[in-house]
Amino acid sequence: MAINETLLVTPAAMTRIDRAAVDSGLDGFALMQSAGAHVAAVAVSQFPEMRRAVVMCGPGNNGGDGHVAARLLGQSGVHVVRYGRQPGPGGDAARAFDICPGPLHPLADWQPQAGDVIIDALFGAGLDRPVSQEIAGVIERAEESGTPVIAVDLPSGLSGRTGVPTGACFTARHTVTFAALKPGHLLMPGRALCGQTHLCDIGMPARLICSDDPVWRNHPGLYREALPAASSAQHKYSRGHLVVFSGPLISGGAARLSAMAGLRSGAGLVTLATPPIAVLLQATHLTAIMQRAIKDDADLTDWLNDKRISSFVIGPGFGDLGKARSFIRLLADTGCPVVLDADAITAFASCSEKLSNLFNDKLRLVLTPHEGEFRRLFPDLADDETLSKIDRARMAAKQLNAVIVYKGADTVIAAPDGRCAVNADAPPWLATAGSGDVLGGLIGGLLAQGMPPFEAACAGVAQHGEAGTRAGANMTAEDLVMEIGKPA
Ligand SMILES: NC(=O)C1=CN([C@@H]2O[C@H](COP(=O)(O)OP(=O)(O)OC[C@H]3O[C@@H](n4cnc5c(N)ncnc54)[C@H](OP(=O)(O)O)[C@@H]3O)[C@@H](O)[C@H]2O)[C@@H](O)CC1
Ligand SMILES: Nc1ncnc2c1ncn2[C@@H]1O[C@H](COP(=O)(O)OP(=O)(O)O)[C@@H](O)[C@H]1O
Ligand SMILES: [K+]
Repeated sequence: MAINETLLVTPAAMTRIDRAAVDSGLDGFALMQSAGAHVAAVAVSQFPEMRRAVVMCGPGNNGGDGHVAARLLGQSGVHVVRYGRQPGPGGDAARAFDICPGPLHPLADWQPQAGDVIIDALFGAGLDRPVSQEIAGVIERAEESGTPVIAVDLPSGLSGRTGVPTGACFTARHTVTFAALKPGHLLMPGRALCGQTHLCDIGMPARLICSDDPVWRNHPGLYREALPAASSAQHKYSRGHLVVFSGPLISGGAARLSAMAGLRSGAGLVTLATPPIAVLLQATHLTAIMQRAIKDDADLTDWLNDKRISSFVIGPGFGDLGKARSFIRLLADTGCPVVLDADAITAFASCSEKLSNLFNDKLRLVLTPHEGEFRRLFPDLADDETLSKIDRARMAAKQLNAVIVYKGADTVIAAPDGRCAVNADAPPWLATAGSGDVLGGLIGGLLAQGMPPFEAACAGVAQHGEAGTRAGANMTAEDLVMEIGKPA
């Protein structure tokens, strides 16, 4: 009996798990009873002031969970009214319906009353199309009346695969789900529509909660063993040398943030590669960060003969897209890991194939696009509404032979071999100018210390979120940098 807190299971995979459980002799009805009991428990604990539990039941097993919850709530003295459609005969849902006393009213009859709490058991994993007009009307009435909603498994209307509603969708205060989260619980806007998600153990055996194409919630197990270890045998060069490219006078702050983040990540030294015109200005702001004046391809080619450079970050505040492209070509020849952010991503807008040709030797390229930058590089993937953010990141990673860090409140990290993690623990105040520059530098610093790209990206995204949490609301990107590397 277990829950899996880190594996994300698509609705289709959950259906297979469900079937495997029953095939292996487990009692499906017992699982449903347990699911319904968890829903009832969340209802009474979260809404002690509830006057009426309005249980809305659909035709499938999600509805079955609702009938179980309705029966248990009734037995515990809560006033229960049930709406919805009777399940077809023979299955577990029909059994749950049969033993739940009281009438089942047509859904459209529900009129909101003060003290109502809706238990939304209309559709869960089985949702495969937009909800009907009738249900859309009920959802609208719930929203207008401000009636709180507890969703069973998923808010009805939300795709558990993509995290995007198929049409009208409940906005839940709480969502009670079972055995493992689905991508839709973490991907936006799904995470917001779920409210607080409760992952409950309904007795599914741990050995069955698995996937042959796993997507993970970002967690230390994905990168812990690859984290750089401090050793007294080290000197600064053996801790890694990160190079960050600075833009011109007006936009040098972005690269400074990246450089500082790289240094705080533990890299032994960080050098800002600065256009000559900006060297003096940068020098007035830098202390531990070193500088090297780099004017053009010739300067850079000359410097790249220094084999004591471990990784590069280019893009934050860089400005000149043509120069970015030619510098990146030179960086590709070094064999070192490279992080492309901001302008370095935009530099390959609509010509991403040029990039894929540069880094096809081994996995050493990391891209950190936000939504807009992703769209610039992969307009076809961004416009394909059948794809989830996970699908998009994975396909982009494959196309470029790169780790893609597709940023946002639901940052997706994908590798070309299919490894994939969703980070959902970062605080919303990371949405501040310069915070992405910090992330790029942090990942670059971890790469400089020898972490492999996927692990560096997962660790960087996690540490970025943790630093943001420590920095607190209204932090600036400067505050964020100063929290990197501090104990949790
Ligand atoms: N996984 C587990 O371990 C456990 C899972 N459990 C529970 O089972 C749930 C999954 O059950 P499920 O497979 O029966 O699917 P469910 O969501 O009830 O919907 C299917 C029905 O809806 C219909 N339908 C679909 N979309 C529609 C629409 N837009 N508008 C109208 N109709 C629509 C579709 O009908 P059809 O396409 O045939 O017309 C079908 O009849 C899961 O979410 C969890 O709560 C627990 O009991 C404990 C163990
Ligand atoms: N609502 C949010 N919740 C959590 N993290 C967020 C949210 N919005 C943005 N972020 C994170 O903040 C960073 C912003 O990066 P980016 O958009 O590149 O900003 P900038 O270019 O100003 O540095 C990314 O790491 C992104 O994942
Ligand atoms: K539901």
